[in-house]
Amino acid sequence: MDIDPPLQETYKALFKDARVKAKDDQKNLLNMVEECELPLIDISRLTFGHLEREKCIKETAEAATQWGFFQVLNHGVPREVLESLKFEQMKVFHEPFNKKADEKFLNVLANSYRWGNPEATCLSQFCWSEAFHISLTDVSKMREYKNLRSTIEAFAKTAALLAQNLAEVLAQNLAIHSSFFGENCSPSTSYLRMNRYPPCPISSEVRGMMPHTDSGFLTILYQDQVGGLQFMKDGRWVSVRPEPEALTISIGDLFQAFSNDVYRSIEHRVVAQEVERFSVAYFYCPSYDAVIESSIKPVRYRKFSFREYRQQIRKDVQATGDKIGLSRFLL
Ligand SMILES: O=C(O)CCC(=O)C(=O)O
Ligand SMILES: [Fe+2]
Repeated sequence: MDIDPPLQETYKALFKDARVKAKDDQKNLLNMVEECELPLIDISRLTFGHLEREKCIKETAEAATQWGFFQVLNHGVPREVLESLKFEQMKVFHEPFNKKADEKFLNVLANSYRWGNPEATCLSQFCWSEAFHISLTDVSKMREYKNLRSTIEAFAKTAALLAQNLAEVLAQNLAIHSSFFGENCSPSTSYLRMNRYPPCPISSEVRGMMPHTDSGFLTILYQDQVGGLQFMKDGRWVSVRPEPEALTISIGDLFQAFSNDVYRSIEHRVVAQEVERFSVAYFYCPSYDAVIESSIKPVRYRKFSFREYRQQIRKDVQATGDKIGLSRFLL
């Protein structure tokens, strides 16, 4: 039985238009972008003496300001946990499509399994990928896939520590209240997305994931060595070269608002590949009631709760196929 979702069959109409367009427009070659070396930061230096810690904080803050994306080494998430996450993730994604699409699969929320993009009105909104979106409050409900469950729990525990550590360091650097994170983000308020990008026969024409920004405070991404992640730097798409021992960190929308635009939530996308690719994204988020408000004046965004932010995104996506995001809250 086939493991891949029926992407090409279901979205036939979108592909037909795109074929014609792609032939005319060589710029459509999504893979032809520069590769760049992201800042690579050894964060074990945060535990060293004062001077080394200060240097490390400065590098992290500079990366968050100038790039919005960076990679960290010695991040505290054990290598065995990451290897086991990849293994268990592969096992569930390699189940037959019909099984994955069953509402009761994994016993988490009904719309946890997603593939393609039901809201896509054109090919640029299409995603050649499948994903499980899991709220970390739900993980304890997983009954059947016990190894996946315990691996996600182990990963989430260390990822939460890493995220809080980075968030506090970034806040301290701006002299803003870093106790916010401990008070508003608990291990169960964050989310996990396991992504699989099936091998794509028309990879130069299709995206694995459409351009977007992440909504939380920050994202910790564990990706395999295939590559395909790209982000915007100075108005151009650049590719991230995966580093075997590193985790990729990106600033999310909430941190951009919280830092009053000092740290940037950068648009990124994934280019489909001829070979299968896997990634896991951990979205560090507060509770729905948490209010996001910057203490840096003059504030650029009106204050809003995380619930309000999520609801606005859902409304915009349903209406237009796209997330509008932070600009909705500009003053
Ligand atoms: O797969 C990747 O490299 C990126 C995934 C991503 O951007 C996301 O899940 O939000
Ligand atoms: Fe993302």
